[in-house]
Amino acid sequence: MAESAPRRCCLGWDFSTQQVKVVAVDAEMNVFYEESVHFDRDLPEFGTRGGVHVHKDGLTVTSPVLMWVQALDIILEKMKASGFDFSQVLALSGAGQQHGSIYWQAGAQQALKSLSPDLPLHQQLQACFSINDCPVWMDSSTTAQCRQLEAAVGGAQALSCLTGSRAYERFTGNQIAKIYQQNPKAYSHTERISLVSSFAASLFLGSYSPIDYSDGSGMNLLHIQDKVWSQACLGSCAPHLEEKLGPPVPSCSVVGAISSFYVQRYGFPPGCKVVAFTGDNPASLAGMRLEEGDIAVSLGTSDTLFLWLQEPMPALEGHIFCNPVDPQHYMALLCFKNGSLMREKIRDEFASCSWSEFSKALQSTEMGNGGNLGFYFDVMEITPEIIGRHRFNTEKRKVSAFPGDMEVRALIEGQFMAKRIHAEGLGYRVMSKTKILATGGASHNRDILQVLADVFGAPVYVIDTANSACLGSAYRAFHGLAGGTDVPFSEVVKLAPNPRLAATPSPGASQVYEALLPQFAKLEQRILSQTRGPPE
Ligand SMILES: O=C(CO)[C@@H](O)[C@H](O)CF
Repeated sequence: MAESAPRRCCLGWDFSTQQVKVVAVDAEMNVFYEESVHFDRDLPEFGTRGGVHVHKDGLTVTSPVLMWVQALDIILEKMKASGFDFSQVLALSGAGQQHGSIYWQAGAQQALKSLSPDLPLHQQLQACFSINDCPVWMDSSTTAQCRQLEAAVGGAQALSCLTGSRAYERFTGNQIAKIYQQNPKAYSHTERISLVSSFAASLFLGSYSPIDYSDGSGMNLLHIQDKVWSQACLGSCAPHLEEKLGPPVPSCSVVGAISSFYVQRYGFPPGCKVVAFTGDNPASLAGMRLEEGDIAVSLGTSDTLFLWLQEPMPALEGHIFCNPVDPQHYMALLCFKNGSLMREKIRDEFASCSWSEFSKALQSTEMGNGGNLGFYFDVMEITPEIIGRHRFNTEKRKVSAFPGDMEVRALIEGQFMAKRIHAEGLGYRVMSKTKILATGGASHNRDILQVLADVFGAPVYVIDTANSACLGSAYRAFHGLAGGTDVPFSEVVKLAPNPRLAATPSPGASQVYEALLPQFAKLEQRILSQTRGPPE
């Protein structure tokens, strides 16, 4: 890397499922450096696939914690070898895959506090973990623990009201409960439990970093209104859990200065601040610079909605987390499993396997599709739990097919009307200043985005989110540096590049969809009642 003028910056890290990634962002919010280490490719000795080990039971999924530690060693050495000027780093923050948990062995904090700059991290932390294969978000082996937790607090809806989600197998409290029940000796030898985010922050801090409110909301343990651990949830999962977790902190907190290990080994300035790390999805919300009233729609294999909520309405679907950039507000995630695979199927069946034919079909059919509504779920949908294709004509009678082009519009309108209805079910409201930020494969199709703008009655912008978690982490580092809660996040990142406007609502769109949305919601309930069978 050619010698260049000193460039004060912040670093944004992402300890994701498949890699560790870092970006450097300067004071003008420009990304001028990035590096990554891919677990499968660069650390083959750990034998992971997609960064994880799927166990023989097909339910248990773990990742080796020392692989994450060694990946940090490698990426820092790559940065050093490329001539990156660490002395210009004012602060750093980061993200981690949500829900994963790390179990620090008794005495590990002492090892963290006395790291020698002459040795790599992984050689010094070898004996610091009571569990070496850490459960990660793809694990689904804790159904029994989920039922125990819901029973302990009064049911699924009660748990959702308390923690923002009903019990999910991947959520950390249920994972900790399983470890306590199945490996009590390891649990008793554990002095600290971190999330992937707070584990990564601990490596930079040289001592245990606290869990932040936002990623802590993905544990089924944090009371999301009061921002404290729920004693009922802790008590149901494992004993002495509160002392092993430590107190949670606001996501914009400066948790300390960087460990001397990095000052002496890499040349970081001693005053480099560490801002609390958070989950990858909350970090992405920051990276997309979502603001009050905005909604981000990630149109991928599955479709994911990121919502900014002022008044959350916890439900049995979706996840509500404390907001990572505004401690008074919240965010929500809603996942729709039948995303691009469903769009590709309808393209192949009704648009001659061609996206341009697919677009022509949308252009040649009217908003509202003449009242013909469709639900397309070739795999069991998450939101809501329905499978199969269900079509209704203008009189709301079931039909087996629509004329070609109307199938295409019925799919896309149905996908977006479902998104709006379920987002509003969590408390989201379209506001006059609402921006829809679209990302993912389908966001390259302007005709699909036009339907999105029409259904929501709001403008659609497209953004590149390849680095959104890293970017959001660097932005959050600047925010922590600027004083955190005292300064609006949007003010700190106002120089960042703006998203591109891709579609605005067609004239008359609101009238069409304000009339259709309640009909669509009613039909969805009708399908649910038919497929769920009579209430028990
Ligand atoms: O489980 C998830 C969110 O609830 C995933 O998006 C993980 O955060 C991916 F790392």
